[in-house]
Amino acid sequence: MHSKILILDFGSQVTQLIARRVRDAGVFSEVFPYDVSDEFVRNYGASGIILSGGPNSVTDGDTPRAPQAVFELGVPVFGICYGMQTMAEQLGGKVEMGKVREFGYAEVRARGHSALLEGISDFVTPESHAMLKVWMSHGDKVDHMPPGFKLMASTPNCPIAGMADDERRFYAVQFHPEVTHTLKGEAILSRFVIDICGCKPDWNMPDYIAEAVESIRQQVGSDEVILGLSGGVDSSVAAALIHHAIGDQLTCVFVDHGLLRLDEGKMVMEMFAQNLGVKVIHVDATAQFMGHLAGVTDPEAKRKIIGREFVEVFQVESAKLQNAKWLAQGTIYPDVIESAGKGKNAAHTIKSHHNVGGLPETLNLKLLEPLRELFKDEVRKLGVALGLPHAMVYRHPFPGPGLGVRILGEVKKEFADLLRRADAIFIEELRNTKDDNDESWYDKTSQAFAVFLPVKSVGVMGDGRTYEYVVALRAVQTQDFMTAHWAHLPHELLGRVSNRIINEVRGINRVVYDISGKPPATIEWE
Ligand SMILES: Nc1ncnc2c1ncn2[C@@H]1O[C@H](COP(=O)(O)OP(=O)(O)OP(=O)(O)O)[C@@H](O)[C@H]1O
Ligand SMILES: O=c1[nH]c(=O)c2[nH+]cn([C@@H]3O[C@H](COP(=O)(O)O)[C@@H](O)[C@H]3O)c2[nH]1
Ligand SMILES: NC(=O)CC[C@H](N)C(=O)O
Ligand SMILES: [Mg+2]
Repeated sequence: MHSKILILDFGSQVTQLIARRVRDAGVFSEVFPYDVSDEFVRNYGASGIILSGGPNSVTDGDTPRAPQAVFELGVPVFGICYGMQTMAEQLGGKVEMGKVREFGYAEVRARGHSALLEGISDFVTPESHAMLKVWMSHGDKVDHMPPGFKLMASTPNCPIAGMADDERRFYAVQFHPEVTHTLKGEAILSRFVIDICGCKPDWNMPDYIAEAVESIRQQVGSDEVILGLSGGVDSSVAAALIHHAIGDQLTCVFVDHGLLRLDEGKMVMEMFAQNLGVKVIHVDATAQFMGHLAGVTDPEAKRKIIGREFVEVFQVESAKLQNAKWLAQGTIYPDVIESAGKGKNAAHTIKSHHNVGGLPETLNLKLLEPLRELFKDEVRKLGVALGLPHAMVYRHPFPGPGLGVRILGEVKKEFADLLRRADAIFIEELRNTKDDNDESWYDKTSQAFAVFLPVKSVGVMGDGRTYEYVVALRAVQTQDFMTAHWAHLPHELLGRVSNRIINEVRGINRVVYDISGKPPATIEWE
């Protein structure tokens, strides 16, 4: 058993980052909603508990509180922002509604000595005060500490910016150690989980593989498993892991809907069937998908059709197997957190359209989701540890509906063929730019692709008039795909891509670059 940290979520935008930082310290941690039961808290087996920030005010009557068991269990507790405020309130202190809101950078004086902040500082003032550079985002503040606590940190605006009860091992700060703007944030969280909670830093990939393999074998027994393989990161890593565990009991279904990237089918079959010896059924469903999409222009209608046809293919293929009892999916931890309720957002809703999650009961398969606990970058590390090539594991994500949402309006084979070639040129040129650190613009962007615009414009090529289609290039940088910046690609690079597309892809005579952020735009155009 790993030691683990329980994070209770009060609805902060950055709760996931707490789990990230704790795992960076080598300790397993999971996020649960703040309103889990006392019994859950007692039985979870946490070595320590962290209470996150949140949008509410504890000064309002009916606002979230931590289960009382949190403070009765005898394990260390760390309250962050709202977590500090509710801790103060629940243990007999007092919180008041702030007159000034404090957002962004602040310098905090570390006062007295507490096991949490001892020896951690960014600079020391001429008066020998140890100072921390932190990020704040709050309106309320703790006015009176509960009995047993001493002052651990303060700012001019917020005299009680940190409090500690070393005896009970309760700590709380008003600032956010989980964001990178708090320079010593990682050191503070690591101090809490390793030194104060006494966790061993034992969360690492080789151990994880051994455990995951064992648990997949136990779950599945001698049943067969089918998995929708897209060639994307998550399903590829899930396939490699499950294959590692149960070999030939796994059958992957790779659906070619005619809306894949150039040579994708070939690449997936070579990688999985030939190199890794995984059973992969390659279903060429181009005619089926294209047939149903003909004449349809509405983006939502297109997504629904594609989702429905995916299920249709899975249904047909699973019925052909002898003993298929499980459907494996590459669900990862952010998917789980997002669908847990509060964090609902557009990205999630959009994703759920094509996801195999909405399978009909008649399919009668149980779900196998071995990546449920992992963040994307952990999934990537796992992929590398399982022997998948770096280039596959570090690919940009590709949406299930594929080029279907990158061809605006009606999807036609002719458009998909043009777009595939333009997209391949863009990606090739991005990969060809290596800087001094051997990083290309492909590595420096989170997602990049071409979009087909079904409008024609006039051009002149070789002294002749052209009247052809437009391609838009999109490249974004993002951590979580919920918000994104457009990438400031060098002009020469954009120029090269534009020239090549117009010269090499007959049918395209104009290339534009998308400079919209998300929000207000989304990453995909449909
Ligand atoms: N062409 C396809 N054939 C079979 N299954 C697919 C296909 N496209 C998508 N899927 C299924 O839908 C799931 C969700 O797709 P999603 O794009 O979110 O993940 P991914 O493709 O595994 O990884 P990535 O985020 O890197 O693209 C996949 O894990 C896969 O099971
Ligand atoms: O598997 C998927 N099925 C979908 O239906 C889907 N729609 C969008 N995306 C991907 O989600 C991220 C955010 O996209 P948007 O900004 O366009 O909502 C981006 O990474 C998109 O590529 C999808 N992925
Ligand atoms: N970021 C937070 O947790 C904010 C807590 C509380 N809503 C406040 O404004 O003080
Ligand atoms: Mg994908």
